[in-house]
Amino acid sequence: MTVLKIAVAGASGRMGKMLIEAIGAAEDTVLSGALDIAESPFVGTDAAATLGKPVGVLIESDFAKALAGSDYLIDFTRPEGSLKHLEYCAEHGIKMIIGTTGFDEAGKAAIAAAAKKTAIVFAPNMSVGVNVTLKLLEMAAKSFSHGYDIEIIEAHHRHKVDAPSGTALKMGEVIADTLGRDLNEVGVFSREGVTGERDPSSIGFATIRGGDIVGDHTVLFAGIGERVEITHKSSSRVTYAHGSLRAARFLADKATGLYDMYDVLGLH
Ligand SMILES: NC(=O)C1=CN([C@@H]2O[C@H](COP(=O)(O)OP(=O)(O)OC[C@H]3O[C@@H](n4cnc5c(N)ncnc54)[C@H](OP(=O)(O)O)[C@@H]3O)[C@@H](O)[C@H]2O)C=CC1
Ligand SMILES: O=C(O)C1=N[C@H](C(=O)O)C[C@H](O)C1
Repeated sequence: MTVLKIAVAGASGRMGKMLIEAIGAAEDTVLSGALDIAESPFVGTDAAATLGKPVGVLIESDFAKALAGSDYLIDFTRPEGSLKHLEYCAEHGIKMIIGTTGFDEAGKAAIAAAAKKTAIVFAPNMSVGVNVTLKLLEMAAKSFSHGYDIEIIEAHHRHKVDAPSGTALKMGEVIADTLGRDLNEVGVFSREGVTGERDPSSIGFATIRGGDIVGDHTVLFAGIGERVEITHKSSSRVTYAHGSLRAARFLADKATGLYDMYDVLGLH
């Protein structure tokens, strides 16, 4: 059995800790490095100390130290951090699984360019359930293309810094693409005051932030006399971690290229 040597960026973050636990629990993966920003109080500590089972891998802020001996970097941090990691990984042939959300167009273009030098899975949601939900939305959008208003509602924990969520935006893109619309033109991201009547071609977004909500997404197709809601709810971040490990296994025989979770899960 080949054992995948995986480093984790944002090692002390919510997803970082979950990933370190999942890597330790899987038979075919080993934690080979842990990275965090220099300001982090966890730099220099064991990557799994907060899980109560030290693994002998220290959290480093120096890329070369953190990534020496790693074939993969799983990155759930912030766009500015992921882009720095990306540059290093592309240069050193380290494959990346990028779960960070909130990239602008330039950031997404940088990821696509780096994928010419190394293999990358980039997706706003690594869970099987959300990616199957995206397929359901393609089907639903075809059937509700006329006479149904489309609204996307997402809820996350109080610490989330970007809105709408990457998953909600992806849902909007999938629906807009299916309907031949451009999300940049039809997306409505806030409403306040006298808004006028709803444009029937619009796709609306609503954001809720509170407590410890892991991640809920609902797409509402509201017609006359009926409405349909397609909902996905995450009850644990473990689903994102397991999806990330599936992504690493998928990249094992790829040298370059940009992939998403549809590729990993065979959903295209
Ligand atoms: N694709 C998916 O399936 C999922 C994606 N996400 C996305 O992953 C990202 C992280 O989420 P979460 O783990 O909850 O966030 P956290 O804030 O808990 O963790 C982020 C980690 O990244 C570190 N960090 C912050 N800024 C930088 C930087 N500039 N460079 C490098 N590292 C940095 C943080 O360090 P410090 O704490 O010291 O600031 C922390 O260790 C978000 O974009 C979120 O939307 C989340 C879940 C699932
Ligand atoms: O920040 C989070 O927590 C999550 N972020 C991702 C997103 O923005 O879609 C995925 C998931 O919803 C959890």
